[in-house]
Parts: sequence; structure tokens; C-alpha cells
Amino acid sequence: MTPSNHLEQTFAVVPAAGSGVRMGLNHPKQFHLLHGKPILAWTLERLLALPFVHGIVAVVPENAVGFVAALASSLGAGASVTVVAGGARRQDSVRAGLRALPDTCQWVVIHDGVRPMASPELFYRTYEAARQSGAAICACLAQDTVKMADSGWVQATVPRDRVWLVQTPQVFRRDLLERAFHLAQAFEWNATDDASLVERLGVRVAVVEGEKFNIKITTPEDLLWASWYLEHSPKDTAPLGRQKERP
Ligand SMILES: Nc1ccn([C@@H]2O[C@H](COP(=O)(O)OP(=O)(O)OP(=O)(O)O)[C@@H](O)[C@H]2O)c(=O)n1
Ligand SMILES: C[C@](O)(CO)[C@H](O)COP(=O)(O)O
Repeated sequence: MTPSNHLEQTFAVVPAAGSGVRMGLNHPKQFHLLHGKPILAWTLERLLALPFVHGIVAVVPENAVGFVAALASSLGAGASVTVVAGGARRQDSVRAGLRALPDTCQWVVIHDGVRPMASPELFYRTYEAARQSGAAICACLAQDTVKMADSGWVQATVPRDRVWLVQTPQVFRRDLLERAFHLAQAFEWNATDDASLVERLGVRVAVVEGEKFNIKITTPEDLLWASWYLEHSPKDTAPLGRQKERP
């Protein structure tokens, strides 16, 4: 690690403390095995291979902290991954992750623990956009016709050329993110993603192109896609990739 990296360190916060109700398994979906490896391990490997990420805070259910610490060690990343307990909402878990960041961290990559298929290019693209503007997300433009409906009846057709389906990674300057989460706590803002809170500060959030395969594994059908993709996608995420030279 070079001295300049000490000045501009980037950490990833990985919310993985959900219970996976929509998946309907008897264990949290982030620990479900795909090709013999927990989904969360696939995701951590992607992040560990990014040269610009200096460390990871994994936020997990309280009773899984020890298990995930051991999992990180088994990936050869025990020293790079800090494991903390999450909260009731995703937002609470991210907040717990932010509290565990070291003082040296200035940029934060937030990535769902159950999005194991994000490519390195997607992380770079989102990170680069954030470094320009302070905040960036990735998203896919809606391809189907978009309608609003209520009680089984169409209410309106929404012009889809401005409808973006948002994913993670989402990348932020740490101070912006902390201010957003501080105000969210003070004013009881609820949000399904992190950028929504930063937007409420009046900060402009850049959008870069997401990836169709970067799904959030949510329901049992998603496991089929993920299983196929993880078997067939390029093996470019060596767990010890962190040892590569950083930019
Ligand atoms: N209290 C929570 C809820 C969610 N998450 C994490 O946020 C990501 C996206 O959430 P989601 O897919 O909704 O996961 P779950 O909350 O587990 O799913 P469900 O809503 O079906 O229970 C997941 O990695 C999940 O573990 C979290 O860290 N803490
Ligand atoms: C952050 C997110 O993955 C962006 O699409 C999504 O909003 C998480 O939502 P969930 O309700 O926690 O699944």
C-alpha cells in the first residue's frame, strides 16, 4: 500500500444481515450454498479482488458474526474483513457498518451481500463516477412498459425513458454518507437504498449503467439464474486479488 492510499482509502460496507423472508428457506439466503460456497462468500470475493478497496465491513445477523469471521479467514481475508452485527432494517445495518469504518476511510462502496454477480467493471464504473461527483449509483433503464396499478387495476402508464431500476454498488464520499445517515436517524427518514438518503441532502447523485445479471437474489427463481451464471461467468475474481498492486 502506498502513502497516498492512506490519504484516500476506500472501504466497502456489505449489508448482509437480512433474514430472507421472500426466499422462504430455513436459513438466511446470504448463507445459502451455490456450488458449495455461501452466496455471501461469492460477493466478498468480488470485492476482495478490487484493487481500490482497502477493506470490507460485512454486516451480518448477530448470531452469525463468528461464522462470517471464519468464512472471511477461509477466503484468506481475515485481516481485510471486519464483521459486525446488523439491525432491523437494511438501513440500520448499513448504519452499523458505517460506524465500524476506520478513520482513514474517505470513500465508501456499499454493496448488497446478495448481489454476487456484479462485475469488476461495474464496480470501477460506479467508483469512477463517484470520485467525480461525490455520489454514484448503477441502474438499468426500464425495458418493459411501466404502469402503476392498484387493487388489480391500472392507474397510469409511466414514461419509461426516465425510469431506472437501481442496483448496488452505490459509492459515496464518506462525509456525505455519514451526514445523510445522521439526518435519517434524527428525522426518521426511511429508505430502501442509500442514495435516497444522500439525495435528501440535495446532493446530485450520478447514475451509471448497471448490469442485467447483477440481480439481488431475492426469491427462489433468482437462485437458478445465479447458480447458472456463477458457474459460467469468467473466473476473474481470485480471492487473493487484493494482493494486486493498487492504483
Ligand atoms: N435488516 C437488514 C435487511 C437486509 N439486509 C441486507 O440487505 C441486502 C438486500 O436486502 P434484501 O434482499 O431485502 O434481503 P432480506 O431483507 O434478507 O430479504 P427479505 O426482505 O425477503 O426478508 C441483503 O444482503 C440483506 O441481507 C441487511 O443487511 N439488514
Ligand atoms: C439497495 C437495493 O438493492 C437497490 O435496489 C434495494 O433497494 C434493496 O431493497 P430491499 O428491500 O432491501 O431488498
